[in-house]
Amino acid sequence: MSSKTMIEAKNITKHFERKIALSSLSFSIKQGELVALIGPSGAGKTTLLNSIAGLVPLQGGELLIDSLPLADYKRGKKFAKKIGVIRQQFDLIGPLAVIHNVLAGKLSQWGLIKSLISLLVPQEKESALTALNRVGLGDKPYEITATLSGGEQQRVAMARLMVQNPEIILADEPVASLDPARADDVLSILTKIVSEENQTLVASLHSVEYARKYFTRIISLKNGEIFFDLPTEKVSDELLHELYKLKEQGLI
Ligand SMILES: Nc1ncnc2c1ncn2[C@@H]1O[C@H](COP(=O)(O)OP(=O)(O)OP(=O)(O)O)[C@@H](O)[C@H]1O
Repeated sequence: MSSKTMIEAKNITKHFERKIALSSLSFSIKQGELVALIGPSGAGKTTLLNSIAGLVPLQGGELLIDSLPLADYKRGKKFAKKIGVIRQQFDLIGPLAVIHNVLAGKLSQWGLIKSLISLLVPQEKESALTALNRVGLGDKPYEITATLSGGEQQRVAMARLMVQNPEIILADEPVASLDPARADDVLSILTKIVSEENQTLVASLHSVEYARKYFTRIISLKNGEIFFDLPTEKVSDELLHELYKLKEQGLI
């Protein structure tokens, strides 16, 4: 693993009106790390991922992406090469053929004209076909995306991410809507590709089991604070029990 720091959070704080979603969090993540974000519902996982993606403004602290303040990145080409996002809802366009959704990974690099031409005659098809092969969908480039199963659609989203080829991948509950076999499959492909490309992955997960199986480090959040931040092998059942204990959340 390289020693390059890809994400550095220094005392980041986010409030929604009076509700504290992130309370002075600090951590740093190096290139090549596979980080699972876990914690009870409402702990701040999505808010943290959205903050790193530059989608929600912070009230305090600083976020450095590859040593540059997040605010220094303009939306567009340079940012798309740095950070890619994959979501539970896939964000795919259902009526389009699979190949067009995969090539959407290029949109921020292509100008408007090339993007429009590509809808008629797919441009740089090879990169899309290679990506589809890698996720096991090499035989489906021209199928209509909406007709694919949930697991297959999540693979299309992964192929799109491969075509975009960002250095950092943020995944918000990437397998929440899939059955266990499909979820296992998708996480295994995602973490394999990320490792092969020496990318950095931060994924929020509800399943501790998947966090332990596929990730090298686990950061747990509780009430907007870091509850523990440990290499996966150091995460004990006792800590997990404490993390998800309902009493401390005031729920029972
Ligand atoms: N747009 C918003 N407006 C107001 N409050 C919000 C908003 N987004 C999040 N919050 C609050 O911030 C806190 C953190 O929410 P967040 O969605 O980040 O948690 P989470 O850990 O991702 O939860 P889950 O596992 O249920 O998705 C919660 O109390 C939530 O109600």
